[in-house]
Amino acid sequence: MLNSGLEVKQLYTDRDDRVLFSDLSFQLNAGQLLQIAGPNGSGKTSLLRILAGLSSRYSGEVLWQGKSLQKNRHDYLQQLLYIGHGAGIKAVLSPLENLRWSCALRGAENSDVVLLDALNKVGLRGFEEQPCFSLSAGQQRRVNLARLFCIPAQLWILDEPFTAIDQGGVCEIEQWLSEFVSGGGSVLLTTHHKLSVSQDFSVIALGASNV
Ligand SMILES: Nc1ncnc2c1ncn2[C@@H]1O[C@H](COP(=O)(O)OP(=O)(O)OP(=O)(O)O)[C@@H](O)[C@H]1O
Repeated sequence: MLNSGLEVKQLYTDRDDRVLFSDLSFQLNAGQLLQIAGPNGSGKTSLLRILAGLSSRYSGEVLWQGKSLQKNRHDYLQQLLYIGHGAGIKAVLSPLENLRWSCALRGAENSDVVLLDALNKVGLRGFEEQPCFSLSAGQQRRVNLARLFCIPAQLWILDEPFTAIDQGGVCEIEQWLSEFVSGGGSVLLTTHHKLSVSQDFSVIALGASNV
């Protein structure tokens, strides 16, 4: 029997006595893209952090290829690439150093040629050796996104990947998502942007904001 990709069953979490979501169930298989939508404060980041193994504030089940995330954490994290909504980089390091560091953390062996190619793809040619604190917000975000091209994964979990990215860059990222999904990858992302990718995709809307 083919194991499913990511499976979420009856997930519940709250914050300060406010239920963010309950009885949330869905499945995301290879070659599928799922957008988590909802207003500010509705719990999108909270959900993504749970699914990225960064928060255990929940009840319910998260399964990867049929096995519980809690019992199969190492294997799951080896197949996951999570990019949170922050810059996600060390400001004192250069883009190249950041990628070396990210790859080392993940145990992904990449030559500088591969890393420079990744930085080239995200439009950072010429900025490879500059400290990240001297880059713009969008350029810093691009350093983080360059990890898409040098860390092997079957599942991308991306929190607001388009933040601070210019219009041309947004189209490029949408293209990367499409290519990854076409190649059998799975993508779960949040965005307030109207997503335009070449595949059909699903949307789950979390509840109304209390802000
Ligand atoms: N570290 C925290 N401590 C206390 N409450 C928190 C924390 N993080 C989130 N929350 C609460 O959880 C709610 C959901 O936050 P979350 O970041 O998941 O929302 P979101 O849907 O991602 O919002 P946005 O669209 O603004 O990014 C927030 O309204 C906040 O009240």
